[in-house]
Amino acid sequence: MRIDVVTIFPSYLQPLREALLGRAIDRGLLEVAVHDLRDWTHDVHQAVDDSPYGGGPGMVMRPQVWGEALDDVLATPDLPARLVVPTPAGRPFTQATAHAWAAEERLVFACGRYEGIDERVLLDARARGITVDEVSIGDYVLVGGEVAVLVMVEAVARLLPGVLGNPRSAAEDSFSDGLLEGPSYTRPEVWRELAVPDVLRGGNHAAIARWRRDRALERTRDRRPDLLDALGPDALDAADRAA
Ligand SMILES: Nc1cc(-c2ccc3ccn(Cc4ccccc4)c3c2)n[nH]1
Repeated sequence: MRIDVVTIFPSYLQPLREALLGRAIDRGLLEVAVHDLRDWTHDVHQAVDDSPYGGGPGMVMRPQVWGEALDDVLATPDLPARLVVPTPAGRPFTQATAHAWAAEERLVFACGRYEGIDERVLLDARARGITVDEVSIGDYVLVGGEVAVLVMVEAVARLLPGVLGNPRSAAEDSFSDGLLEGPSYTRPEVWRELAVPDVLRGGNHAAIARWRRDRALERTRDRRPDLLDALGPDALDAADRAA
């Protein structure tokens, strides 16, 4: 997968080159190119923003600069790209989104700042046949799109073959069965007088699976009842309902 990121703060994306994702890049499982939006300005001040029509607080990012940048970055007809624009006003980015995007050959992320990007940039891209996804990573307000891109790239990249050491992790992680993950434990058996649940130390794999499912259901009911409502009627069996 090829990922391009356009931003006025390229160094914000440096964490993508660390640790697991950095190793995936070194191994060629992922290609990440970060572009400085100011490279497409032509004035001495390298202006990327201007006052909003209609008044109001803050500034809006200028369409000319973004238009030229995306013309260049998206100019790969042989590699169809999806343009992703983080915004508080976007559709929710979910694990399902991450799975869908993991199948893409190329993702281009446009990181806005200030109050966002002039709407005509997105209209123009769509008019030219580019798929444009405006996405939110949660109901809270950030200062720019870069942190959202870090979140989304990590969520997508970990699903790519070979990136995670243990592929079962991605297959079995939270949300893969629609439930939250239950509690995890490791050595020592007792820590500060707190013991690991007996069932996990026995060898009964059926009992362990049941216990883990029960804890996941319990946690989901307590913290995210909306996820339970979203599960289909057949998602929970009798044992689940008894849990
Ligand atoms: N889930 C999520 C995404 C964002 C986000 C993404 C990109 C940008 C670009 C500028 N801002 C600041 C902004 C504040 C308020 C209204 C509009 C824009 C951004 C915020 N916040 N929260």
